[in-house]
Amino acid sequence: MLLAIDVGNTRIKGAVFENDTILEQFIFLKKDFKKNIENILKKFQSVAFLTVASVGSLDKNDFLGFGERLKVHFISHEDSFPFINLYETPKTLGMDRMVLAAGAVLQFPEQNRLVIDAGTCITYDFVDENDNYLGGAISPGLRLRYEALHNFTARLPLLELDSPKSIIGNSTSQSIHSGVVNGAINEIDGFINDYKQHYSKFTIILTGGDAEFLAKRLKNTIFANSNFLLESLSHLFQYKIKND
Ligand SMILES: Nc1ncnc2c1ncn2[C@@H]1O[C@H](COP(=O)(O)OP(=O)(O)OP(=O)(O)O)[C@@H](O)[C@H]1O
Ligand SMILES: CC(C)(CO)[C@@H](O)C(=O)NCCC(=O)O
Ligand SMILES: [K+]
Repeated sequence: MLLAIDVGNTRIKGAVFENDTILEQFIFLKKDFKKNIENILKKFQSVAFLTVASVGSLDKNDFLGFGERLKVHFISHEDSFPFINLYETPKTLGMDRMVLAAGAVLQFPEQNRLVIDAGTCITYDFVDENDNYLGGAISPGLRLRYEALHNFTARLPLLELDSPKSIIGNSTSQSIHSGVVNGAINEIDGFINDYKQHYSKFTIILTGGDAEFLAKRLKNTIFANSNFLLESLSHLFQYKIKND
């Protein structure tokens, strides 16, 4: 069994895998990550491997302690990935984006793919049919948009994510919801339509904490898979074992 851990910007997510199947999932905060992982390992005694991808404040050293009872692999830029990285600054490319690109290649071979991760940030990553990773875009995620509007103004309240009633916000809160939600929806649909100008066919994968909320509101029909990053960790782990 494999325990895959995704250290995000806000939260840590984990899943226990038996081959490609998720047996159980977890979400926890950084402050008690060690205790949480200990508990998972207690419950799933057959976990023999731990794989970690981090864009957050935890690094390799934070996971060394688990090396006594598990084989720990902390994914780094030095690993081999199943794509050709054409990013001009490959060393600064976020590990979550690299894992998503790897998952797209391994799960959707021989096609153009656009991965959209709607988490703390919304990231766009494009890997073409020849497995060239080209790059994409980074923009603020939904929660970040609400917080930015509140934190950088004197009068805007901090609101919880909610569906706007209309494109035309008729109150402060409706204006904020329309700006954040309709703004993000138009952004995502806009990006997809721009990519369509350059590539006639591509597979779109939408993931992240806001994937389901966004998927049903987009004009483009796309399938949301909130677990795509965790599943990609499992696929990348198997790729590594095959290629080692
Ligand atoms: N309990 C929660 N805490 C934070 N965000 C949440 C929560 N529940 C839902 N969300 C939504 O998920 C989004 C954050 O996505 P996600 O959980 O994937 O981010 P993350 O943990 O920081 O990971 P990453 O850094 O990989 O994006 C927020 O915009 C928010 O709307
Ligand atoms: C963009 C985020 C914050 C999204 O989690 C992460 O992928 C990251 O820190 N990236 C580094 C910059 C880059 O990907 O070019
Ligand atoms: K993200």
